[in-house]
Amino acid sequence: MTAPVKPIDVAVGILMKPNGDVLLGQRPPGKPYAGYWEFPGGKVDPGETVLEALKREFMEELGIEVLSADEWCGVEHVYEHAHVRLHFFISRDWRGEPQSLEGQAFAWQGEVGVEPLLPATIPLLQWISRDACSTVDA
Ligand SMILES: Nc1nc2c([nH]c(=O)n2[C@@H]2O[C@H](COP(=O)(O)OP(=O)(O)OP(=O)(O)O)[C@@H](O)[C@H]2O)c(=O)[nH]1
Repeated sequence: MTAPVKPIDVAVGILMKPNGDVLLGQRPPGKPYAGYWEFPGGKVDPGETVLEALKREFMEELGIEVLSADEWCGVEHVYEHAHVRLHFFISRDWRGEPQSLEGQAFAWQGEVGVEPLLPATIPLLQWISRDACSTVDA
């Protein structure tokens, strides 16, 4: 009998400008799904809260200080390389301009799409435009 695999917690941030544009980053070479677009973030380290992980990842990857963020949707996804539990936050309140500190490309995204997106991230763009954590009509 195999024990169920515990999902890996991942903190993911959606920086949102007043006009609704959101920041996407491209996964660098050497990582699973290199070249795919995602919202910035990363795995929660032991002893860290999800919000602490979010702030650390934004500082490490983009040099941005997240001043406040609201926990939003949660998504679980089983990849061939990992079972992840994504904790999405929306932040409209940060200090600094994004810099490519880990060599990754990034883009502010409105209606025009960058591709490909990570599979678990695809529904999020639609959820953002509907401001709801689901695409199922009530
Ligand atoms: N950051 C981020 N990760 C996502 C998104 N969607 C999604 O499925 N993931 C998955 O969540 C996991 C995040 O891990 P990561 O490799 O980016 O984390 P990390 O920066 O801590 O990596 P490291 O192991 O190199 O330190 C990956 O399995 C990735 O495929 C997303 O929109 N943003």
